Amino acid sequence: SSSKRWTLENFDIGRGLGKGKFGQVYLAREKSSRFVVAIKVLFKNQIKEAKVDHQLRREIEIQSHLRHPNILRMFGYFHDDARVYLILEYAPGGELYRLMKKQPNQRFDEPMAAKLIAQLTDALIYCHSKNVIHRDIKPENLLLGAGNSLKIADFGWSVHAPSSRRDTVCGTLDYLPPEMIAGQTHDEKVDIWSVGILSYEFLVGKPPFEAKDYDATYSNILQAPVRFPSHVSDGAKDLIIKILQRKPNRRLPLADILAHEWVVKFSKEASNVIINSSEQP
Ligand SMILES: COc1ccc(/C=N/Nc2[nH]nc(C)c2C(=O)Nc2cccc(NC(C)=O)c2)cc1
Repeated sequence: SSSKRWTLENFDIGRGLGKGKFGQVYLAREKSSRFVVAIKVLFKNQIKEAKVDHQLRREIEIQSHLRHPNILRMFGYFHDDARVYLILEYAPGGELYRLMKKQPNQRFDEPMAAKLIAQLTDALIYCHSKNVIHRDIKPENLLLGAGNSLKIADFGWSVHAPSSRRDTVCGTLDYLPPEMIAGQTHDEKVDIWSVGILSYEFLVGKPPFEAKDYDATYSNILQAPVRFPSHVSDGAKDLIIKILQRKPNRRLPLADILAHEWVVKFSKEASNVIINSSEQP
C-alpha cells in the first residue's frame, strides 16, 4: 500500500532496466510478497540543482493516486540522505519508443497504432476526469505492459488544470501544442494535441512538425500544414487532422477519438507487430 513505510531492506534489487534523466531504474522484488516492481532511484542533489523537487512531489502525489490499466502504478516511495526511491509497476515490454524503432520502417501498422491510440485516449479520459493534465505525452514516457498494453509513465510535468506553465520547457518541442509553446494559459486540451502528434508518429515513424532545429520546429508547430506520406489511409488522416487543430476548442474531444470509425475499425483487428522477440536484430 502507498502509506506503508518502505525501506531498501524490503527489496531484492535486480538488474538495471535503464537510465532515466535523474537516475537509474532497477528491477526489484519485494521480499515478503515476492511481488516484482521497478524501482526508480533519483539523486537528491541532481533534483535540487535542476530545481524540480516540486515537480517530483507533484509526480508522486498525482501518480500514486491514479488507478487505471493504462497508467503505470506508483505503489509508494522512500528516501535516504542522498536518494529518492520510487516504487513503480514493472512493465515488461519497456519503452514503446524502442519497440517502434525496431519495426520495419520504424512505424506501427494500423491495428497496432489504433490499439495504442485507444488505450492512450482511455487513460487521458480518466486523468481529465480527475482534473489532471499530463502535458508531457511522448513516446519516451510510454511503456509496454503485458500483452502490449500501453502504460503512461512519468507524470513529472502533470498538473491540475487549468494551468500556466512557469518552468521553461526543456527537451523536445515536438509534442507541445501552440498554446503551450507560446506560453499562454492552457487546459487539458493540450493532451488531446499530443494524441494527434503520437497518432501521426505511430503511423509515419516521426512526429509531424519535426525539423532540423528548435526554431524551425517552433515555427512548424505554430503554422505548418500537416503533410502525410502516401501510405497513410484516409481514415487515419481524417482522425489526425481533426485532432491537430491549433485552436484548442476545435480539437476532437477524447470521447470522439475513441468513437472515430478508423479507431473502432482497426483497434479490433489483429496486428502483426514484432514484439520483443529474441530473433530481432
Ligand atoms: C533493455 O531492455 C529493456 C526491456 C524492458 C525494460 C522494462 N522496463 N520496464 C519498466 N517498468 N517500470 C518502469 C519504470 C520501467 C522502466 O523505466 N524501464 C526503462 C527505463 C529506461 C530505459 C528502458 N529501456 C528500454 C529498452 O525499455 C526501460 C527495460 C529494459
